[in-house]
Amino acid sequence: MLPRIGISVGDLAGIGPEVIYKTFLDPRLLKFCTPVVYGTAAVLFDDFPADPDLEPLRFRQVREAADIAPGKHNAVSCWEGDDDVQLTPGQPSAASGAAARQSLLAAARDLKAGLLDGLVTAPISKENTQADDFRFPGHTEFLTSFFGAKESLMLLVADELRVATVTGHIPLKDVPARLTKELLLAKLRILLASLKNDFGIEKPKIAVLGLNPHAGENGLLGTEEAAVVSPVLQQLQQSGHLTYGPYPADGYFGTGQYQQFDATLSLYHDQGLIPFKTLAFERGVNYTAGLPVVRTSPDHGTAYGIAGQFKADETSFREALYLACELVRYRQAEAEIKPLIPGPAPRDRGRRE
Ligand SMILES: NC(=O)c1ccc[n+]([C@@H]2O[C@H](COP(=O)([O-])OP(=O)(O)OC[C@H]3O[C@@H](n4cnc5c(N)ncnc54)[C@H](O)[C@@H]3O)[C@@H](O)[C@H]2O)c1
Ligand SMILES: N[C@H](C(=O)O)[C@H](O)COP(=O)(O)O
Repeated sequence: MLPRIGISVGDLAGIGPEVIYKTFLDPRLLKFCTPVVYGTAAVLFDDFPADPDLEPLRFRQVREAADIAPGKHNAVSCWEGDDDVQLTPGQPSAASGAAARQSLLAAARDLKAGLLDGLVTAPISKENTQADDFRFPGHTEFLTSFFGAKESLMLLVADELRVATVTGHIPLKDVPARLTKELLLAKLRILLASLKNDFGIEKPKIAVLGLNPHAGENGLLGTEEAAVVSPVLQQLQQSGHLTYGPYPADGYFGTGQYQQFDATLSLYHDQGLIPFKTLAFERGVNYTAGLPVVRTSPDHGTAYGIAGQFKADETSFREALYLACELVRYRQAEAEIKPLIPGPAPRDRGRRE
């Protein structure tokens, strides 16, 4: 069966609807998945120009995900008072934020209920999505809470380039306090597991960046490297893991050092995401590792400044869809094979590092 991929449409003032529309104009996408867009197709897509060389894009509007048709473009209604919802390119409002929230919540519920196999989220504005019943700084934090995961990891992926971040959507001034050995270890464990289980890298090699200039210069310029990063890396190395660092962050990407590793773990959002987006903005994908479900997203935001001009590049959204399909298929294959493989001897189960 083709993976059923739920798609939340993001802020209606942003470029989410446009990149979704452009992606699915190509009918070959239906060979990879059954797309299920959360929102009203007529509201979302009717204003976009048709491609004269292609069949017009038509979505089957259904009330519930239980009614979607495999191998077709589906849209599930999720907006209360549908008639009031409209596209407002470049003009975010309470209504555009509420529509984004409802789309995300409906898709997440159906994913949890097993009516979908994976989720691709189009960009929200974090500020404009806040509500009394939605106080999350991003999709990552919402989905981590919604799926009951203790921790997750923001992992940006573009082919072999993989960059994750320990602390995510928090103010820069809070980073040092948040950076504990426990958190770093938890994030590294998620990264190790994801590289092995999601990306098929049996013995992943991971680099961790330093926090301070020149990775602290042996304590002269900061102490987090010696107090937090090195002990965790040593602990994992003693268990046989290929975890290295802390590397001075300034020259790490510029010199191509990242190419020697399967993934790089940065310590804070912009430390990892600036180099990642510099190297791979157009095709980058944001994957939430460590969840019981598959969720990906393009690596760009709402881009209000170009919304409604039909200028948005859909490559990153398309890559997010491909990666979601790939990860879903991989997990499905694993689940089918697992019962056929003899398990470890009972004494090995739950062995600690
Ligand atoms: N996945 C997400 O939900 C997500 C990701 C990043 C940012 N955001 C949110 O988006 C909002 C705007 O963020 P920002 O301005 O920092 O980043 P942005 O990615 O929206 O825009 C940065 C620049 O890139 C351009 N751009 C972005 N996507 C493009 C595309 N597909 N094609 C062509 N040009 C594109 C924009 O026009 C702008 O010049 C913020 O509220 C932020 O929180 C959401
Ligand atoms: N940090 C992400 C980025 O800059 O690409 C983005 O804000 C999206 O985060 P969520 O997936 O948590 O919404």
